[in-house]
Amino acid sequence: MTSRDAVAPASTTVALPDSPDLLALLPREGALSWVRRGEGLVGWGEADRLEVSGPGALAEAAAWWAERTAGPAVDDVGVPGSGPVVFASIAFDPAVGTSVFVVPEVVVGRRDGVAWVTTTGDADPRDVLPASREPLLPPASRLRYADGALDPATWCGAVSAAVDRIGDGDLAKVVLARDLLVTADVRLDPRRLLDRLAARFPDCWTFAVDGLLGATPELLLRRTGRQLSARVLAGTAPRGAGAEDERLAAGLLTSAKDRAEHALAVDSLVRALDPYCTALSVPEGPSLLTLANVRHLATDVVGTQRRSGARGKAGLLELVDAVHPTAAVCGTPPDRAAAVIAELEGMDRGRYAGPVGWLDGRGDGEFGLALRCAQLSDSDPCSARLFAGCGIVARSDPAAELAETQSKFAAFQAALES
Ligand SMILES: C=C(O[C@@H]1C=C(C(=O)O)C=C[C@H]1O)C(=O)O
Repeated sequence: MTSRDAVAPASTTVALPDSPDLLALLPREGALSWVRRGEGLVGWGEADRLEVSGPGALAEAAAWWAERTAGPAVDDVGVPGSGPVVFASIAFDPAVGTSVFVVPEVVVGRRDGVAWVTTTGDADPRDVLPASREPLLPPASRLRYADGALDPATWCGAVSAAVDRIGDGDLAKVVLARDLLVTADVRLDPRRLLDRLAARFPDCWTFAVDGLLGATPELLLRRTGRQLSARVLAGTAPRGAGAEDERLAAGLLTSAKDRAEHALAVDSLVRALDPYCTALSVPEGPSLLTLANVRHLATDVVGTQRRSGARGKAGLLELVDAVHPTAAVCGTPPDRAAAVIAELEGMDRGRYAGPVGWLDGRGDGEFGLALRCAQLSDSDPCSARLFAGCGIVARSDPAAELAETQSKFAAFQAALES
């Protein structure tokens, strides 16, 4: 569905005197979010929407957004994320799956303590903040889980098959994911889930776009002017209690298997981003990112986009198209890994493991990877589909990978189990 023939509604941005709690502003229906440590953007209402798929999906979306933002906008704030904004959730494979772009009627943003409201359409930004929060729906008291596409034993068989392919020299790494279906005894309230995710995962970006909700630790690409940055993750260990936790952390940092798996993910990003950059800085080795449920090897990459040539003109969606999918969510080499995923995973990833985030009218924006997330069901308000995956390399053990998916599912499960 597109609305490309409609006239682009103008947007108006005004500063807010106080910094609101962004997530507390969200209505129950149509919540849009990209929030970390209380800062970021939330939105609601739909002033415009684009759904695209096909080989040129992201180019089409970029052209649509350029057209939508070509007119004048009133923006008293002038920082990344003020002015017109589109929230986006891009399919894992944008050529096949549907990517969703939503321009909210209302966006509330907060950055470095400065807060603002943007409206697109007729509403006055001074009148749109709710006076109080509509009460949250009650939490679930019962949750029923069911296997998704593959039961655990069959999924372990798929991991073994992938390890065999890697042993045969077909590929070096492939990320295999699984899904888990959950049904609660009550309607799921996205606001309750987002509150819980944000509270438990302060280092992650708590996102919601078109019913895909999660808290991702992985930043695919941020663009602020010509500055580009990314946080690449690959290599995961469980958390433990006391001294065991320290031991697991040290084990992850020194694990040859995890470091090799991590290096493939960093290489894939750097290789794709380098042609667009005059400078690209990659730390010597990974550091540890510690979350409530797991620990990851992490590398923060920063670059400066070229000023000239076709690549200097590339906007954030073109850059996202160039870098996605990295080996953090697909594998090495990417085409062979994608074929193995299609053959062995047995499910449609939809927008899981795809880029999710926002883009403004200047071309600034942030895209994470939609991980540690669930797709709320369109047909049953009590149900959702959770996703988790892991990088498989030559020395991967199926049982350990299954346990890793369980640790990753636990992020969303804890939010459901409030
Ligand atoms: C695929 C996922 O996570 C990715 C895979 C990781 C790994 O295999 O170690 C770590 C972080 C992510 O890049 C997921 O959470 O679903």
